[in-house]
Formats: sequence, structure tokens, C-alpha cells
Amino acid sequence: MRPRLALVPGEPAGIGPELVVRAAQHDWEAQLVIHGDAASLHRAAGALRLPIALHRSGEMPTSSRSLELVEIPHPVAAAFGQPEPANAASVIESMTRAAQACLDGTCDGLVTGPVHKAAINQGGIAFTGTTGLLASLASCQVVMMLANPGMRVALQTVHIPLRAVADAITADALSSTLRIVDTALRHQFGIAAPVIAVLGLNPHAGENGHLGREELDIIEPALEHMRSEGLSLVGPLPADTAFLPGKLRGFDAVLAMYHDQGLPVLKHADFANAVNITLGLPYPRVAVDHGTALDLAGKGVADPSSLFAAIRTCTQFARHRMHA
Ligand SMILES: NC(=O)C1=CN([C@@H]2O[C@H](COP(=O)(O)OP(=O)(O)OC[C@H]3O[C@@H](n4cnc5c(N)ncnc54)[C@H](O)[C@@H]3O)[C@@H](O)[C@H]2O)C=CC1
Ligand SMILES: NCC(=O)COP(=O)(O)O
Repeated sequence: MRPRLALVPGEPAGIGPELVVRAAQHDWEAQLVIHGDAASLHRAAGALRLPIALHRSGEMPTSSRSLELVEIPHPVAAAFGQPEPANAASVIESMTRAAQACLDGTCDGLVTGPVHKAAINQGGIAFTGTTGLLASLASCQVVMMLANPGMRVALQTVHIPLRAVADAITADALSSTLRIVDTALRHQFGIAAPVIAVLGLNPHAGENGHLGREELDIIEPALEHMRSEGLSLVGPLPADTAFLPGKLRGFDAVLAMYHDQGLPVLKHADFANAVNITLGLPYPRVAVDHGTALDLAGKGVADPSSLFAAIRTCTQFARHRMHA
């Protein structure tokens, strides 16, 4: 049986709707169930001069490529490149309804397009990212991991100010993250004995305490504790050399201490084919690695590779879970 994946286009003024239109031109090994606004999809299809056929859940499809739609209309038709804060609530509702479909088993996995965090906050909804929203809807702890064909990078802290990062790195937080990453590598990715590299926080991983003490006081003791639980951990490693190709080959994942310690490396290496995976949820969620690209919206030049990789990766995870 083909898994049913809830697919959310995301911010209507960005490239999300047109990437969904591009996805609609292909056959997939999953059934895509769009949770979003029909008008933005038709408008994106018009801009790209591509067809899109949609049918509401329960209706008969009119063509073999017609996609099922759970309609969540946006109140304002935002111009390409100009997010409307008035659409914040419907953007969040589309994510929430899709997540609920995965929680109640109507869908087997979730694929999301990019959302504009500032527009959502301007719309009066405090929001630091979809990952946090999904964690709170599922009442569980999660970890953000980005992956491309060459590397997997998990994040210890995500969307917080750099000033707050050091205080957020605690032994408990590290242990929880490492358990989630190790479990996901084993059960979601099928790696029997995963090796996780853990980066230090400070330059040169603290240089024996002379450039910062977080490695000695917090990270090393936490790694020792997790090794005693059976995890295979390397580190804390100096971040500047941990991604050298010869080193990276020995790791199944790298845990970075903060967003911009790990993601620039991964996005530089292969932006097009990277995806954002939420580990720890009771269902698979895979998102594009890029943002709303407001500068490209409606022009037909945005690269759909990350969305396609997200659909393929989520299909794989959903299949694996259905068989398990
Ligand atoms: N998955 C998500 O929901 C994500 C959302 N964002 C949000 O997106 C908004 C804009 O973020 P930015 O930092 O500007 O990052 P961005 O990824 O939207 O854009 C960065 C650069 O990459 C280009 N780009 C992005 N996607 C592309 C694609 N598919 N094909 C070709 N070029 C592409 C853009 O044109 C721009 O030059 C922010 O609100 C941010 O929070 C950012 C990353 C992920
Ligand atoms: N940098 C990743 C990003 O912004 C996407 O976050 P989320 O909305 O998937 O939590």
C-alpha cells in the first residue's frame, strides 16, 4: 500500500505553492494529501503555466494526477514575495491540521514547505519554527536534523539567540538529544551501530579549558554518561575540522551545538538535495531545507529538488514504519 503523506505548501507568498505544483507533475510512491489553500496553488500553477488538478477528500479525482486537498483557505491573496501577516493563522492551521492527520493515523507522514517565521510573529502568533509546533502538538521532545546525501547534522539548540546558546547547553539537554538521535539512527535510518560525533561549543573545543569551559564541565561528562548507556560517541570535537571529508566518513551523524555551527557546512556541501527531518515525533516529518525564497516566488526558477527529496525521504520512513 502506498503511504499517505500530508503535504503542506507553507507560506503562500513564497515558493512553497509553486514547488507543490512542480511535485504535482510527477508520480510518487506515496499518495500526497495537500493541506492548504486551493487559490494559492492555482495561482502558482498559472504563473508557472503548469496544470494542477485537485479534488476534495471524498470526491472522485478527475485525472490520474489529481491530488487530494484538505482545504484550509487563506483570508488574503498575498502578492508573490510579500507575506501577509493576516495569513499567519491559516498557515499555522494548515500545519496543525496536517500534524493531527498524522497523529490520528489518517496520514502516514508529513512533508512541509517553508514558512516565514517573521510574518507569523507579525500576525500575532509567537512562533520559532514548525519543529517546535509539531513537538507541542505531539507532547514530545524532538531534535532537528538536516541531512543531504553526504552528511547528517543534528542541532542541540535551534532558533534561539546566539547569546542564549551557552546557557541552553546542559547535561540533561545533551543526554535527551543524544538518546533521540541514537534511537532515530537505529530505528528510522536502519543503522545497527550508529556513531555520533559531538562538536564542542568553543573554538578548538575549549583548548583544555583555556578558551571556554563548557566542554570540560558539561559536554564531556554528558558524553561519558551516555557512553555508559551504550551510545557510541566521538567528541567533543573542534567544529572547524570535524567536517573534513576523511573524518566525516566515520560518523553517522554530527551533533552541532547551534544552528549556524552545523547548517552552513551542510548547505554549502549540497543545498539542493538537503532535507530537514524532525526526530522523536510519533510519525515521520520531513521538510525542505530552504526558506520561503521571497525573491524567487512566482518566477518559476525555484529549484524543487529539496521538496522532491523530502517526499522521497518521508515515503521511505513511512514505509519502514508501516512494515515495522
Ligand atoms: N523549512 C522552513 O520552513 C524554513 C523557513 N525559513 C524561513 O524562510 C524565510 C526566508 O529565509 P532566508 O534566510 O532568506 O532563506 P531562504 O532559504 O529562503 O533563501 C536563501 C537564499 O537561497 C535561495 N533559495 C532558497 N530556496 C531556493 C530554491 N528552492 N531554489 C533556488 N534558490 C533557493 C533564495 O533565493 C535566497 O537567495 C525566513 O523567515 C526563515 O525563517 C528558513 C529555512 C527553512
Ligand atoms: N533552519 C531550519 C528552519 O528554519 C526550519 O525550521 P522548522 O520550521 O522546520 O522548525
